Amino acid sequence: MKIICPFFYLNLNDALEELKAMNESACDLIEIRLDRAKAYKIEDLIQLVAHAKKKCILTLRSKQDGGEANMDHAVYEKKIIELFQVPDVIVDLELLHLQHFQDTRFKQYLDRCIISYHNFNKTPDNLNEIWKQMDIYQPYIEKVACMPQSKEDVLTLLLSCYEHKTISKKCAISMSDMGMISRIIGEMFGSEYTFCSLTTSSAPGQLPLEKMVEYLNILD
Ligand SMILES: O=C1C[C@@](O)(C(=O)O)C[C@@H](O)[C@@H]1O
Repeated sequence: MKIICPFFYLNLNDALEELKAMNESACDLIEIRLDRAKAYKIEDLIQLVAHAKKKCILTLRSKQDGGEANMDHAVYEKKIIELFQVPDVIVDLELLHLQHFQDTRFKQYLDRCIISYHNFNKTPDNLNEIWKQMDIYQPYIEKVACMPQSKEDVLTLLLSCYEHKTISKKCAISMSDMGMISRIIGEMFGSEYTFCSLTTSSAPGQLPLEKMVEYLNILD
């Protein structure tokens, strides 16, 4: 299972420091969360990513999906299209917004997109439908992260990933302490990526990187 560590971009200088720690760590990919930044410039992101020794993911997580960026569909779309100017990165695209996109330009970049669905309140009943909605786009990665309200919800989420056949790679996360196990054993259910924290946690239930490495080594 590939390990992704997130950090929040606030300004270029701090981000370069964060990136240094990520470069030296055991993570496989780096997620740069842009939604906490007051502003960012595409030129700065290009410069930042040029210093990365690992693949970077750019994520502008909206309030509706549990992040901090407050914007309507049109503004989100404009900002996401801009992010594709940064070479070689993977861009996280929220299904909720994607379904309202007017511009079709993103289609040429689907092989470097994660399409994501988040639910910070519950694990919905229609997980199969959600995975299928992502299939329409055939992105590089399909990701579903939900909050469990019971242990059954954790299993439901993992099983939905296991049963969902797609050519995209998959990432399934059950959040919070209750769902933490999904981050460790996800691969047995077809989830190829897991998020954990090096310097910052970006969601409930993320394990510290060194613990994750330890657990994954045991399962190996
Ligand atoms: O989508 C995800 C998954 C995540 O929410 C998690 O549960 O680890 C963490 C976010 O940073 C990332 O964008």
